[in-house]
Amino acid sequence: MLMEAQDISVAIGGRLVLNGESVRCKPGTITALVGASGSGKTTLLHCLGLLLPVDKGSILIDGNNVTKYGTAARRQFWRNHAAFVLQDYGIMDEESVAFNVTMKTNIIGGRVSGNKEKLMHSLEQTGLTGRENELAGHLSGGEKQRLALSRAIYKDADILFVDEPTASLDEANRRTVIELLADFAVRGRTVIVSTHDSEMMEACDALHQVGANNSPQKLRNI
Ligand SMILES: Nc1ncnc2c1ncn2[C@@H]1O[C@H](COP(=O)(O)OP(=O)(O)OP(=O)(O)O)[C@@H](O)[C@H]1O
Repeated sequence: MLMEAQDISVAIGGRLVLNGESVRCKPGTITALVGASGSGKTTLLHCLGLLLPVDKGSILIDGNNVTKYGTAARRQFWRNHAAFVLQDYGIMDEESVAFNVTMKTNIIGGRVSGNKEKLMHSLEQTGLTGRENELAGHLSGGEKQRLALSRAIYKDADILFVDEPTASLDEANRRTVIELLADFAVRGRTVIVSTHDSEMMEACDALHQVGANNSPQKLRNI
């Protein structure tokens, strides 16, 4: 899926956070959203993922303008096409690791309604083998991030939105995560990451500098 932002602006709490950002994220590539802390990387990622509305400009999917999508259409996009690995994880702490990956399986109760083989594969890929019956709330921050990635692998989503994928990981896990994201891209998926990590940036096909229009002078002229 080709995901595009065209000249989008977003104000939060009366303050302009994104000012005329345009970016094209192509299938089969990893696009990095880069920039200083507070430049708006996460905000842009959320706009591209249809999690946050834009005040100006357009969001396009495969050339179709989806800026005005209502709740039902956005839900359909999230359910059928997207996976999110975000800083607040979207992890259900009171549920098992397995449930969080499959959104179906309840291995703790002995019932398996998801695809167990796929579940085990997705956990193995992120180094969480053997953790399927644990409560997600007992995982560390970095482990929860890898859990969200397992969910994306299980779902084999068309498009991945990933916020700071390597921020809270040690060197070995960081390499694993970068390789997994590269693998998604190789398989034709669209991967969009916000990152400060130069090693992550090296693995990306395109870098988009967020906040390039955010000089105080330009903000005053809006
Ligand atoms: N819900 C919100 N309420 C108020 N301000 C917000 C909100 N979300 C974002 N902002 C502001 O928008 C600006 C951009 O935030 P954002 O998180 O997108 O930046 P970032 O580039 O991802 O930063 P970092 O690299 O530090 O994670 C910041 O100044 C932030 O305070």
